[in-house]
Amino acid sequence: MFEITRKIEIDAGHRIREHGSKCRNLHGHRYQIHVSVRSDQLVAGGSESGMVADFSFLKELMISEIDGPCDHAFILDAEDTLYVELFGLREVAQAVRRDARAAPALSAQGSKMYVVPFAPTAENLAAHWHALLAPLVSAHGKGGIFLAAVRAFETPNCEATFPAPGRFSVIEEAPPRLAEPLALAAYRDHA
Ligand SMILES: Nc1nc2c(c(=O)[nH]1)N=C([C@H](O)[C@H](O)COP(=O)(O)OP(=O)(O)OP(=O)(O)O)CN2
Repeated sequence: MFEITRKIEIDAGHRIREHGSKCRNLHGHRYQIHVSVRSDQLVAGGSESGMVADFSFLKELMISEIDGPCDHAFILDAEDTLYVELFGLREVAQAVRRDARAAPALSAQGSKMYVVPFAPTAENLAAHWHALLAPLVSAHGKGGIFLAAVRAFETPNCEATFPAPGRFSVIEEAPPRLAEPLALAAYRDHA
């Protein structure tokens, strides 16, 4: 089994509305996001020969799905009614809650926002980015590669990983060349 990892960094604001302490305040982080992709064999022939996948493919994916919508944005919990109202995003937040789907938006003040249907903790963001990227990684590798993990560092000291390493072993036990939806089902079934 091979694994490759690409890292990007973004700056974003958030708050954890129900946090018992300082994270209730509006604040920002320079997030580091590490995306790891695995395959049991390397590409033979073509521009990705000898690779799990081209690092530049991972970079483009992370730029389009993570950096584009989230860099220099405020990541807003759609349930955070105080700030949903302040930013003039009631309708966007309603749609995000209804569809359980994150949405980029502009606040009434003209600021870049990313409205999410969850508390924007490192754990939830890692799982969210995993869900966005997993099918795109699989499609690129035609089922021969899969997204092993997303690690989200909020600070140099604070990191969340999804799925946690214990779940990797479940995926590793799956038959080789498993298509992503089945790989995802494999660790869901072992939850
Ligand atoms: N399990 C989680 N705990 C916390 C989260 C989280 O996403 N998941 N988030 C926060 C805060 O938003 C923040 O990221 C952590 O701040 P802090 O603990 O202050 O981290 P620092 O590295 O800045 O620590 P210092 O000791 O201040 O250097 C809180 N908890």
